[in-house]
Amino acid sequence: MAMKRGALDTFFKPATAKKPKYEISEHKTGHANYPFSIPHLPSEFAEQLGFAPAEEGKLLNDQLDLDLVYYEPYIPSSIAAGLFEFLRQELPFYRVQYAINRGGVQTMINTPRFTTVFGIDATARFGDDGELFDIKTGKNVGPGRYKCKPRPLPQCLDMLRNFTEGTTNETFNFCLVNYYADGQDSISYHSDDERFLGIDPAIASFTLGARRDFLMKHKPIVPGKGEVINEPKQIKLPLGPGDMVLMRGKTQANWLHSIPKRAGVDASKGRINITFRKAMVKGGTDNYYQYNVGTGGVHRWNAGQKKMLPWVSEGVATAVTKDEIPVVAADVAAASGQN
Ligand SMILES: O=C(O)CCC(=O)C(=O)O
Ligand SMILES: [Fe+2]
Repeated sequence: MAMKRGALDTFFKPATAKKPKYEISEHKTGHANYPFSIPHLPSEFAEQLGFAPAEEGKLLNDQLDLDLVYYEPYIPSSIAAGLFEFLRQELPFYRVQYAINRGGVQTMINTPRFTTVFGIDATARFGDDGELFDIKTGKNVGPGRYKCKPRPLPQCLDMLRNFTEGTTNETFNFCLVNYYADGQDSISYHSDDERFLGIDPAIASFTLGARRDFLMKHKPIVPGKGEVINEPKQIKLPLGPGDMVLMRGKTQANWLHSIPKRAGVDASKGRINITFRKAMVKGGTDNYYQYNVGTGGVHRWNAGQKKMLPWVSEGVATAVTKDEIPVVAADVAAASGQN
């Protein structure tokens, strides 16, 4: 049987990089503390976000201390794949390392995923030119207030923050982004119950890209004398592209959550997680930048090689030959941790 010529052409066509699923905006957000400027949200995505949430949120509050709203999905499916590609391509990412003291022994922890962060705690705000002002005095915040270099949310994430605030009736001043390159990237069981978030914080958590299981379990319960406790059950939410989980009320104080590693290393199946949070005090800002930007180099998605690569600014790149690209410290450190 004869095959149509068109079909054969398609069959033998060499694999070329797929056309991106978005139209890049000519407008960008710049800031002195960004390694490179970040394009505004493509107008098509902004329009479609007007239809969010795509599905009504379901209440998950039938277990002890649990208070979740699960949007499956929140982001319209028409733009979920494009928004994933856009953010992976346009945001700066980091592979943070930090030292911990484990029983008197200094150990290096390699964060097992890419991270990035934008925002400032409630004691300060960014001015129109990116400078920082104290909320109370209205005065320019001098150097030395923060150990880190805070930077505002780029317009593209600020748009999503605005829609999320409207839906949830909460306000947020921080945006943390995780990129799980494959099944080996993870986040171990923890709760986001830092004091700098205040009591019973609300956290909105988005998934884009690959589906990954989000596990939750109650913190250990110490029963009182003669008390019988109905052990809360573990929860598994198979978070897919566009989904959003709002964690609120007593959830952080009493439950742990994680994205476990999973078998099958598929480098083409990256996942982005975006969380919006509200840090009340200065310590929150230093903490978030320390653990999500750190002191190492920037990484950026390379569409040709389909992976995150160490990024060097163009000014520096001319002086650095290909063979001299700095070694990522993560490759050198002996110990590897979960966080
Ligand atoms: O990737 C996720 O869904 C969870 C991320 C998370 O728990 C965190 O960043 O604190
Ligand atoms: Fe978390």
